[in-house]
Amino acid sequence: MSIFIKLGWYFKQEWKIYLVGVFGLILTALLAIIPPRIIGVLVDAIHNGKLNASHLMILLIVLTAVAFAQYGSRYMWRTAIWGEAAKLEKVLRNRLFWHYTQMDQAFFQRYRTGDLMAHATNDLSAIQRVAGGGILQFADSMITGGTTLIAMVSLIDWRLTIIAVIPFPLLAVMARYMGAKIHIAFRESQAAFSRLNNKAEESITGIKVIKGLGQQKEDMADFDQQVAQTININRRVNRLDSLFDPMTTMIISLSYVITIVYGGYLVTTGQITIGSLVSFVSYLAMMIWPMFAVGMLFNTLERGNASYDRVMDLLQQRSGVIDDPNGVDQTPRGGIDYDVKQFNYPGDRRPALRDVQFKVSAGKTLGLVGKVGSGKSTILRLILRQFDNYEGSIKFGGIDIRHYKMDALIPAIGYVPQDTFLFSDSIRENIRFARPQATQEQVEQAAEKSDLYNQIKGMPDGYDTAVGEEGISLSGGQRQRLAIARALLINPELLILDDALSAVDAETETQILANLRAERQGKTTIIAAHRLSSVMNADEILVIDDGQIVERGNHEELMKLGGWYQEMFERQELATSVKGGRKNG
Ligand SMILES: Nc1ncnc2c1ncn2[C@@H]1O[C@H](COP(=O)(O)OP(=O)(O)OP(=O)(O)O)[C@@H](O)[C@H]1O
Repeated sequence: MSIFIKLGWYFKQEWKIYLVGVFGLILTALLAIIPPRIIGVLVDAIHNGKLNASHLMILLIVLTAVAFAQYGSRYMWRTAIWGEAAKLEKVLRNRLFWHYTQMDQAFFQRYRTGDLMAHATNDLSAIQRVAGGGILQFADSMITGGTTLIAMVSLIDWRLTIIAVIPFPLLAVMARYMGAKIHIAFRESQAAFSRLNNKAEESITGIKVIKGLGQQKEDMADFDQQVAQTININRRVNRLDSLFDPMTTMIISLSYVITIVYGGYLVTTGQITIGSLVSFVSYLAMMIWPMFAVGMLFNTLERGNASYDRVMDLLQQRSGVIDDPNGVDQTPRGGIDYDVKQFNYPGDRRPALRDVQFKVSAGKTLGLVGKVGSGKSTILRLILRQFDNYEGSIKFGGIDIRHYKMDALIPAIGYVPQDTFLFSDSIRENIRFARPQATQEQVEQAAEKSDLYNQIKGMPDGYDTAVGEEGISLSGGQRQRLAIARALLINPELLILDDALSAVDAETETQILANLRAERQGKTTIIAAHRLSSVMNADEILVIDDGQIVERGNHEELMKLGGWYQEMFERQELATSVKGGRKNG
């Protein structure tokens, strides 16, 4: 029952519609009392030989009228209660989705996609069932069960009623005992579903790698094992259900036996009429559904409770990155002043960054280079406020980035990762994703500057060509260029390219960089790259190693220094036979 208290906020908010629903249920229950009594009266009239045509006519008209009235009252409660349940699911789904969008990277590292999806589907359905089926079962067991009992006592015989309901409390005892078990089993079953979702998501996303490395068999075996585990847990839930449900029929059958024996005695001794016994048996049949409802209610509530706890656990997770509601609302303008003394990834004792200090004035370009895993992306992630837990400060336009509102800061940054995400939509919509109101001309200009223009023209439907899961596949280089076009379209104050040109050839890279330089006069750019030709024209280049700056300067200075940069540059130049050095860059 605690789930009703937990969902109290919703019932309070929507009490008016629930009141209409419950009123409809009461009306339905009251109307349901009439037909069995009419049948009893009819039986008595036949038994006493007093039935005449006009009497029969009246009874039949009443029966028909009751049927119509029940139709109306049922419609009333159904629309009210089921409608409210669907609305609750929507409210919770929005809240959950909003919560996901507010969370930081650490959260998405802790919870895997499959798990988050299971919460947003299975768990929300279980909660929805509480607000719909649960309320209905509760009202049904109380209202229909209650009014039928009252009808049995007041219209037939109180002694017969008491004796007939003797087996009923057994159900309550059973329900209480089973409820606790079902709660635990269902929580486990939902957790198993989450794990299975994760596994499926991981296998589908990683299918190319799995196949490429010939690991299909191992992956299938692993999946099979997860499925078997989930089935086992669900079997346990079903076993508990199967133990419980037949109890209801058994208890009702017991009641029938008692009723026939004692009711027969009351009829033969003349204490009640035969018609009353017929009515009573009909009422007893009407108790079957409320009895089932009690059983199902415990089930629904326990499942809803387990799911509600899972969803609330998730909603209570706080992001490490707090968006200051009173933060600066204006778009940041100006350079970057980066001063991070230390940063550790959550739960990692080893610092990922140490003493990283640099300034990029407005309009300048900074290059970040270094070995794989040296910390280049980490430096950028902090500017994007994916993590806030560092010592030091990062200023954008002279103000600490933590003092801006997220809605002001993030749109000022155009971030292009190595591998971008394409939505299942047209090329046009993918390019203008961050600026949906952009005109075709603006989209084309952005495509031109990212050297994608001619390729799009050659595609079957031009800018309307669908890409992503339901469209054509773009090459790695095309995806990267599309991502650059996307970022250029918003013309951000700060453009970050995180190894975003790795899949394009050297010539295209040179072209795109030259376009960027011409385009981004007065705006700041940071380029992290493995290929040094991407950064050789930057105003300052930082060489990162193990989270620290080990060399810094412009291209000429670094070449003179004779360190990692110079060695790497010569090696890469040799490998790609890039000639002409800086003038091409
Ligand atoms: N989310 C994370 N949680 C914990 N450690 C991380 C996380 N991301 C990166 N790291 C660690 O931080 C270090 C720096 O990684 P980072 O991605 O910044 O390197 P990088 O220089 O950008 O590498 P690459 O050139 O391969 O992109 C690595 O040791 C990496 O293992």
